[in-house]
Amino acid sequence: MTLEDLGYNSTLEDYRKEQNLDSFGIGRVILAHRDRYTVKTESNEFDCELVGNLRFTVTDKSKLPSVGDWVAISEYDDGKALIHAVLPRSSILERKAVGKLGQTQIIATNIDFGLIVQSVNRDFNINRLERYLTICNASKIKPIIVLSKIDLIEELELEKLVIQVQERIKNVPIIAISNQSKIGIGEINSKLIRGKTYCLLGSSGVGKSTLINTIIGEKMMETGLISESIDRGKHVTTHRELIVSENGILIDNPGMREVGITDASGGFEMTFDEILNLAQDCKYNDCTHTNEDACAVLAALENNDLNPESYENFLKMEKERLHFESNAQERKKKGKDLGKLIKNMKKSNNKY
Ligand SMILES: Nc1nc2c(ncn2[C@@H]2O[C@H](COP(=O)(O)OP(=O)(O)OP(=O)(O)O)[C@@H](O)[C@H]2O)c(=O)[nH]1
Ligand SMILES: [Zn+2]
Repeated sequence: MTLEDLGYNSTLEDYRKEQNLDSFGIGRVILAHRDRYTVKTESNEFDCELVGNLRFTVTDKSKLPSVGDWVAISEYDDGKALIHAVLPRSSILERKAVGKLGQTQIIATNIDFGLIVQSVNRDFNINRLERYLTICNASKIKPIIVLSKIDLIEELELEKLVIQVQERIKNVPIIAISNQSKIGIGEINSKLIRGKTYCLLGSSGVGKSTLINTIIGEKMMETGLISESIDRGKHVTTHRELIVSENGILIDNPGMREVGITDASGGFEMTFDEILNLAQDCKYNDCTHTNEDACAVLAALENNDLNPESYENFLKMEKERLHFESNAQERKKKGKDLGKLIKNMKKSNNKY
């Protein structure tokens, strides 16, 4: 295996030379668990920790290694190494941190494509597809929609679902698959490119791990066995892994119960481009498209030129986004206020 099979490219190599990191080994984080990391190199897998100076100087958690990151390492023992630096990321997939207002959490980095998996039975929900789509678009990750478990429904029913999705979501490839009958697996395989990184996104139980197994044709990941523990009533999946295959790099992701919208303004525009195009013709610049007169969005809705469900989902996600933004601003302000307080305390202490 070469570093290129792992996703390495000339941009990373240029950076490595620029930063004089030649004396270090280069590898990719395939597993991150608290402060322990598994890093894969051309020829080996290392159990890694952060070098002290990195561990103690990082103030921003998002600067710490995540699954998908490229890192500079030094081996100090058999199979053990220290991480000295994280190389710049080409993309960051993140979500709103569960239970923490205004904070984000990195899911994975350096991803080229997002495979948004949704099963056609219970899980099927176009609003949720739009949500994942927005996250991909915001992170500059190319989305591919995978409808899974199609063995569970009739062909006609599937056709209807696909048309429903296409009506709402334009210009995103849709692949229908079954891990059981293996329909559609060939199509997925033909889309996967060696050296590109694919992150599987979707709710718990839609068949993500099974799909990875089907693609790589080996039983490498535990499936069915949902690796979760209950932490104060919250669902936490510890399982998170990056798998390198001839057909690209696959990142499995814990089922996301809550896919919160963060600062996804760019992604928002791409997902709801139809609505935002309409909005350019609204009379008021700050039109909320809910009750204003001369609102082009409401007009389109009235004329049946706009899908009402798409509109509802837009309003809901916009509200969530604004909510996240105000929480993030609040957090920033609190941080500043605390900084001021400490400064003032130090000042007054110095007087004595
Ligand atoms: N009928 C049917 N069942 C499937 C298919 N793919 C997966 N399953 C079953 O669905 C269940 C969940 O599959 P997983 O692959 O573990 O789902 P996951 O998305 O990885 O779930 P998390 O790891 O919790 O995020 C398992 O019991 C699988 O056997 C399929 O194509 N058809
Ligand atoms: Zn409007």
